[in-house]
Amino acid sequence: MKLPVAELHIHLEGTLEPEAILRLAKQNGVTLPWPSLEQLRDQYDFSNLQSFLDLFYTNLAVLRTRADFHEITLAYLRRAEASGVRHVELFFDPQAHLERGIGLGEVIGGIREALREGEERFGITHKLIACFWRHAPAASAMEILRTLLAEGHQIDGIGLDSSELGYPPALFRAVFDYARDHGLHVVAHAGEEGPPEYIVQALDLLKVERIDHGIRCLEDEGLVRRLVSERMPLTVCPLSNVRLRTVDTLADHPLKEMLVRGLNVSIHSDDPAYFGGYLDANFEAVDRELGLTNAERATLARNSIESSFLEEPAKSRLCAEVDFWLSAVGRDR
Ligand code: HPA
Ligand SMILES: [Zn+2]
Repeated sequence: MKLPVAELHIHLEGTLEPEAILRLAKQNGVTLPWPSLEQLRDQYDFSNLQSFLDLFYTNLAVLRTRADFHEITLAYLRRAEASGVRHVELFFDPQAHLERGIGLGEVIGGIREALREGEERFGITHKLIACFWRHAPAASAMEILRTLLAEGHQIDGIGLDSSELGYPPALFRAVFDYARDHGLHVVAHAGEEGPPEYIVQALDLLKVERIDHGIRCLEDEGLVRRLVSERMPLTVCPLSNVRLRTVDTLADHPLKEMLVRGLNVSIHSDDPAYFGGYLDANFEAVDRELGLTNAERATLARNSIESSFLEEPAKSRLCAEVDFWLSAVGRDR
């Protein structure tokens, strides 16, 4: 029996594997600066978030049609099933596709169709979250959000991603007000590269339900106490943090410290095709470098499910499966 988990921090465009990038480039007549697999793979050495984003935004140009979005979503779900994912809240970047002339209908239509198919084939339930670019003007996010709602595109929530430093959450207050007023869930990346103050802004001004990353909260004692007392979910992505050099090595990763402090942390994969693995690889890497007891694994899994937007009774049922898993494997190893 696999430990059931909810994947809450995964960018669809970050599941594009190098082989798929080159195949889609050929299929769609898109010319990339790196024509061979070897040259492409040479690009995967990142010095910070921006150096990754530059590659990520270049590569996603190979996605052109509804069928492409369908194909990569289904490929992700197939891979996710193998790592024990039972519920996914999938991020996508509408601006990355709109600016290349790909319509919201193509993007969301292809993704949604695959999510429905994935639920039938793999039993993975889902939510879909449109993430807005913080490096783009808030007016762009607002215009797209209005269009998404006016045209009835099916999204369950909004998020905030891309370059963090210099783009505080406060810039997006009106966008998040609008989203909440229209019944959407709200999450935001904060405290990945940005200071604890950005986490505070995401909480106070954007009124988010989860913080994506959030690891820099540890620099502010008062903030840690607040996050603990509010049981605010932090979706932590260990392999991503190492590859983007927000932590030096996995052995230095604060995940265990965060657990011990009582923070509501869970493990996620962010951009698995870029950072060295999916959810199972993140769990394995953390276990190898930091050591995880089965009880800690179960806590991380339970946190992911409780922090999800899954409705009852599905949520409680999945949590009960975690308890069952723990009773089957024993608490220690
Ligand atoms: O890790 C990330 N951080 C910020 N923006 C992103 N967009 C895709 N992945 C990321
Ligand atoms: Zn992310």
